[in-house]
Amino acid sequence: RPKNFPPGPLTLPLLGNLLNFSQEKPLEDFERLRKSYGNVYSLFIGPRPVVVINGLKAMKEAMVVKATDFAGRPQDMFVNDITQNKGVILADYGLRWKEHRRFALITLRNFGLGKKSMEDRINDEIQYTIKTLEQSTGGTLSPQVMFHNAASNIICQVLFGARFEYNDDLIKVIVQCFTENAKMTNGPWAMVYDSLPITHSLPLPFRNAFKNYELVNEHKKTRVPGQPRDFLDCYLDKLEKRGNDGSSFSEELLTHYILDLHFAGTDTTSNTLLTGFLYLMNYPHIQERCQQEIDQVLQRNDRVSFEDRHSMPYVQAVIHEIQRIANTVPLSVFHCTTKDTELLGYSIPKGTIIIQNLTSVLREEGQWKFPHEFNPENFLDEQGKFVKPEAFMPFSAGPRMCLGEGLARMELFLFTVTLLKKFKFTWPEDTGEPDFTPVYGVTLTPKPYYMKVHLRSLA
Ligand code: HEM
Repeated sequence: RPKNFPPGPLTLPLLGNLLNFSQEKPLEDFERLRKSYGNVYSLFIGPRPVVVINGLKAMKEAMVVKATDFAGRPQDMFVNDITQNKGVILADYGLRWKEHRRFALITLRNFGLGKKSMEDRINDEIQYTIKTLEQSTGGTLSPQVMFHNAASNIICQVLFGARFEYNDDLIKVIVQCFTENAKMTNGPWAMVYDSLPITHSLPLPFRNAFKNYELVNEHKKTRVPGQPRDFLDCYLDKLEKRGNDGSSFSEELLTHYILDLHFAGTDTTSNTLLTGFLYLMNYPHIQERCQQEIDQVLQRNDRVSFEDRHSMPYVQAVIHEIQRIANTVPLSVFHCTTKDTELLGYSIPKGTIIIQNLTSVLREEGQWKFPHEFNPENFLDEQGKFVKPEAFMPFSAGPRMCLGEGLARMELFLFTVTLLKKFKFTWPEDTGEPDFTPVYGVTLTPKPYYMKVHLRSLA
């Protein structure tokens, strides 16, 4: 370890700390190491030094106060290889990342991120979800494909103006590919890949992640320059206008950029919704209290608006508590230091991989009234008003924080409220006890489950 580097467990030559982590429950290993070495500790992925940041104080200091020092992304790792070093999520801190992030924020806003038109798109998609649920009323349904495809459709509409039926074979394969990659990319197989370059060409499970998809060419055939229908058209217009201004936009990056946004906008929102409905079914008193508030505010109106959240403090608290407990992106996306820096008295050289343990903040004792239980009181004050503690960081913080936060929050609210207004969901007793332990990956996924669907007017 370099001088004054954060402490950490003993490392092995070549393997680094690979053997400190279990396949199924690495988050428990991260927590165990935090208890032994404190909120800022170090590890090695093969020969590469890593600093793990835990708890609100250290997280804020790194991501907000020293924002640019910690805003890089590691390069030459498994995840970079599968995305061929293109795209925006894994772009290192620099011109390409800045330009593409700015472009995404502006374009998503123009296409309605935070505005009515985006709300309409989400509400339109919800109608398909309702149809699927109606077909199952009185019976049971496995909601995995439905929620994954609904989230995928919303971002697909924005990106390339298309939606797919929930049983469409192409989208099933793509979403399945996302789910598998999300399990692989920060799991132990990725660590094997990053620690032992000799394994790269071996037929190990990580080979499955090197698949891709192509939607751009088809789209190009039908576009009218200057009349963008969607995100993809906006990018193609930008390319035509760009000239020789030295900007980083290129057609080569486009497929990966779209893929990045499609992936980031699908697996996250859908797994949060899946976790939400798993808990709502198993905490019926919380589900009922939400329904009371929804009925009171909406009365006979079936169309929910994002503005309604201001009149629904309890529902807001429940959705935030779902996000806290779902802990959908538990280790964020790995960062990297952009220069030699310091954190809480430790020295961290440029190029050190940074793992933000968001789990440690979302469950931190002292920051939450009930850190270890599902309890909406975590977001309510004594008067029953909605409050958002600083430690609520499921989207991370600082310059790299999630750029889809606005879209995600709107989706979570509109889906939860619309579905709870129309249906009551119960846990099918004949499927045994619920298992709340998620499956680990870049995104945490609830184990597949069934829900019993009742029309509320008949419930
Ligand atoms: C509940 C839903 C979501 C959660 C919990 C979530 C969480 C996160 C987290 C933790 C990061 C890493 C931030 C960091 O490295 O500091 C991230 C990055 C990102 N997210 Fe999300 N996200 C969600 C939905 C979305 C959606 C709907 C989009 C689609 C537009 C999206 C697009 C992105 C992108 C592009 C990045 C990379 C940002 C960058 O590197 O500058 N996310 N997200």
